[in-house]
Amino acid sequence: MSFDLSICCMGAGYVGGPTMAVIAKNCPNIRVCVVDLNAKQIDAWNSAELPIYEPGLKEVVESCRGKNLFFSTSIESEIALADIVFISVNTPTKTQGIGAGRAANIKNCELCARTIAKVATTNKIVVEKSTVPVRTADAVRRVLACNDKGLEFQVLSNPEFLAEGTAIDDLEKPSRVLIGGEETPGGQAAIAKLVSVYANWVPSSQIITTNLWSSELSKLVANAFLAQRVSSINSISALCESTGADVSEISRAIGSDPRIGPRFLQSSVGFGGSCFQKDILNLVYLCETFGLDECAEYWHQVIKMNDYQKSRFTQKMVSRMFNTATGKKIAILGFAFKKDTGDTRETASAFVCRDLMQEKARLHVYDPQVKREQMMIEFDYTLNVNTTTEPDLEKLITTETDVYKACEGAHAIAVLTEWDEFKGLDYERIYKGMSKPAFVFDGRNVVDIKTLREIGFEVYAIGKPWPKE
Ligand SMILES: NC(=O)C1=CN([C@@H]2O[C@H](COP(=O)(O)OP(=O)(O)OC[C@H]3O[C@@H](n4cnc5c(N)ncnc54)[C@H](O)[C@@H]3O)[C@@H](O)[C@H]2O)C=CC1
Ligand SMILES: O=C(O)[C@H]1O[C@H](OP(=O)(O)OP(=O)(O)OC[C@H]2O[C@@H](n3ccc(=O)[nH]c3=O)[C@H](O)[C@@H]2O)[C@H](O)[C@@H](O)[C@@H]1O
Repeated sequence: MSFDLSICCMGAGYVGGPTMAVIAKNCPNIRVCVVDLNAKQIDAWNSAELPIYEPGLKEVVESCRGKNLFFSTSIESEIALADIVFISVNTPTKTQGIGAGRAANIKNCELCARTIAKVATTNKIVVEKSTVPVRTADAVRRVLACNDKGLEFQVLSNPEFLAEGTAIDDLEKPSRVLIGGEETPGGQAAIAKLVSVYANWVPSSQIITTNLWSSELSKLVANAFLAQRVSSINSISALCESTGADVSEISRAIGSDPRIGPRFLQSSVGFGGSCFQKDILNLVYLCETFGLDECAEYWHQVIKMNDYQKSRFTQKMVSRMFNTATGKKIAILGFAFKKDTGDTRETASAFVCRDLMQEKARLHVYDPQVKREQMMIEFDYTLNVNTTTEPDLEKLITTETDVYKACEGAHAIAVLTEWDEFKGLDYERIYKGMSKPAFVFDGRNVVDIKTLREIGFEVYAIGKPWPKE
């Protein structure tokens, strides 16, 4: 079959895979190929068990895979074939050198640009899908311009706003699609080309076009504003616990003001995910680079509040359990950074587990989507716990596939991810099997406090009045 256009996406991760699947589904005349250096990842995309869990994703992939959607490790030939190349690779926080701990590392983006320059034989539009520091397009453009074949490349910025767990809905019905390009005839033509792809299913009123730098920076700012709302309500949760106010009531009261709005006011044990912290640190670094120290400090506070929220939760747990968790069995309900995803990157649950392990508690972790192997990777990467040499780790962490088994004989339950199934558990049965007093620490405001207290549990929930010690 012949296609009108060919798209290649470099990076088959949480963004590249779902984004390209939805493009393929809505544009049967476009050939879409997602490529990655990681052969295991590509094999999984070509199998019945996709590498990521995302509601609705499997159906979309299966409806177009092998027709106009392909996953491949033939990076160079697929780039050569494409009219549009998306760069959707990871851009983690730098761990070494200048800007370590703050700046985003764009080495993967630069590498993609070098590969494109090397293998391209025709002019191409190169689209930054990854989240990048403002002015990265300049670096990409300069690398591409070094090709010695007289080819022309247009660089566009097209940041992604999907949230995990709702990725397919977010991609099918985006609040907006943002496309930034150069303010030159070539730049405008490239923008028009990409607009025509999205126009297959996104109303034109929702496709925003702008210049490159505004587009790149808007992505960082969007995540910073979202995370700021969570940190703001979390700061109030601490006040609620001490004063008798109820954070859910506050969210409802302030969220009814249309100027504030109801979303993203759910108090929690702390935000996680691969991007909020990384992108705010990136913004902080940019502010510092331009000598805007007050602005940097303002945004940095969002992260500090999140760190405080995570450690505050564990401290309160230990303090309520008579100041000791040593040897106690604690059921950890939820390890993913939010419900409906198996992603554990920067999950608050890992931080709470680490702090409880330091207290020598025995953790029995249940999460419907997270395997033990994934948990260990998280401890290794995020928390620098060496999972192969840490002697206590095997002893202190048990992973359970049955939530009731996780709770059997436990002194306490900590709800750390808001999976819907935690609302409907048979808490009478769980209570009977637990050590007494049976504690529930709800870091997500999932459980029905009144019912659980009637059963006999001692319940403490984030942002709810905590009885005096
Ligand atoms: N995860 C999310 O929900 C969102 C992420 N983003 C941004 O999108 C970008 C990608 O994020 P994720 O998909 O979560 O990352 P990911 O880590 O899941 O996937 C990135 C993939 O890129 C591949 N890769 C790295 N260098 C490559 C190269 N030179 N050639 C081919 N493949 C290469 C890696 O092997 C990996 O499979 C990041 O900049 C992130 O900030 C933006 C919106 C949402
Ligand atoms: O750039 C990204 O990676 C993405 O980051 C977030 O998406 P995501 O991290 O997948 O999930 P969110 O729903 O934003 O939740 C992030 C964290 O905040 C927490 N959260 C969220 C909302 C809330 O009210 N309270 C709260 O604690 C969640 O539990 C989770 O740990 C943004 O919502 C996306 O728009 C963005 O594209």
